[in-house]
Amino acid sequence: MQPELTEQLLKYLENHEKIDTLDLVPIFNEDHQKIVGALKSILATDSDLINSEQTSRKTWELTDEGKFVIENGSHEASVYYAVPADGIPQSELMKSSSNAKVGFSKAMSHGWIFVDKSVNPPLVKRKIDSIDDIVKQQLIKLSSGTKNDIPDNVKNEFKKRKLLQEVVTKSFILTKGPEFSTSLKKLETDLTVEMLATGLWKDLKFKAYNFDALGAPPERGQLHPLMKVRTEFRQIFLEMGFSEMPTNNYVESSFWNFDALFQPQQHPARDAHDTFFVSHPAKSHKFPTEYLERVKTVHSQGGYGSQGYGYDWKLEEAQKNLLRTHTTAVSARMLYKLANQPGGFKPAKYFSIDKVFRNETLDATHLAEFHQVEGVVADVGLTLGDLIGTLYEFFKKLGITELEFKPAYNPYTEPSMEIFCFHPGLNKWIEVGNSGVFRPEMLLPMGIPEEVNIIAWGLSLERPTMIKYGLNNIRDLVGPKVDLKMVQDGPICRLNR
Ligand SMILES: N[C@@H](Cc1ccccc1)C(=O)O
Repeated sequence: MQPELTEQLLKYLENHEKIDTLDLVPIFNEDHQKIVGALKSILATDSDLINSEQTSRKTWELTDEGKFVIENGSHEASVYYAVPADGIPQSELMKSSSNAKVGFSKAMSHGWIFVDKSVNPPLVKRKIDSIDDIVKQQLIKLSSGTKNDIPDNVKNEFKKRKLLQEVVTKSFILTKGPEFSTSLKKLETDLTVEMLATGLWKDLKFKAYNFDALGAPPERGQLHPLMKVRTEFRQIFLEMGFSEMPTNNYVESSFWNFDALFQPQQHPARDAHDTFFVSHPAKSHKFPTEYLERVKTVHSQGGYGSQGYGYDWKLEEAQKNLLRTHTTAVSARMLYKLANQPGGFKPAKYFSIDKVFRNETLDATHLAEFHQVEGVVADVGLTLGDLIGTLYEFFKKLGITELEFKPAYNPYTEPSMEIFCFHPGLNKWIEVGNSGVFRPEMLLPMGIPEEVNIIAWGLSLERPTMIKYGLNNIRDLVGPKVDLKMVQDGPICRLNR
């Protein structure tokens, strides 16, 4: 947009109360489109400079034929001039132009020409010595855009002759805005640290947000790497005969997340430093009462051959709602169901892959929400050997054949093992998961038969995804800094099998 035009417009408005952009056309000698463009650019910079209201007006515009008349004279004038002093046969005259027929009848009715039938063949002759091409003159007046005195019946006649057309032109009525000024200051679009630090922001004018602006439409959807790796994991579990657990509740009670897993109420993981507690609703109220009583007993007094923790177990603590910290909460619900289903316990293999939440300090490898992959096998007489064997089978399907196990501690498993694997690409041993055999203190209160053992393991979904996609900062994978290009260009994940 030419800056002069915006300036011109503001200067003009300074000395006028009210103007219609259409009236500026002859004054500025500019196209109406350009004037409206200048107005829009002023308003985009500072909408308080000018008040504008859209209106519409009917105006007359020359058709192509009307423009032709301005250039070449009216059809009747052309016919008149095509008649030589000693006349011309009508058939000859008709060949003078494609508009000769209209021109002829108009010139006849004006009394400019006549047909002399006294000669043979009859000749068309001029009746008067000179003519005024009024049609052409009136069209010139109409084309200039200035006010004119051409009466409506003439304009309508021209409309009928297709020399003029009526068009509705949208224009804007302008008045001075609340902060009118003839200079156009650029508005700030970004609030910077300096503006805040120096207090400069108080004196600056900021550009209003355009909440109606549309974002660039995405050409197509893309699967995020995490979703691709999840699909692969799911496939592996399904191949191994596992069925998926329902993981659709991010909000869980402390009871299922901790107490059911024989995690004592004083355990540091149950602290707000580690766990996100939910305020609304802060508590859960529905629990299987008898089972809850057995959990309370095993924590406070022991049982099933265990001496328990020997503390005062409190219902209020178990009622507290939280964002589940591990998918083992889902496994606990599932195993309780398995023990209490009609017909009683049956061997089962379950898996889940979903989000969990921890109040972590965020860094290159930790996020406050991430995904866990969890496998659970329940059957009569399972041993640590079965756990190790199952893990070898599972990890082999991921292309990992070398595993090492390190004794670990979980409140709900005994024994517990951290899982390490040798990563040939990284050429080192890395920790990939945690596992164990669920404790009797967890399973027996649920009603799982005594001869049944349950083995389980868990890993994060993010870790293998980062390794597969060569990312070493988890924030390149999830969060506001993710480069969409990485998502769009990321290959389909194939866990080497
Ligand atoms: N819940 C454990 C993983 C795990 C699952 C099952 C058995 C043992 C460990 C974790 O969050 O790390």
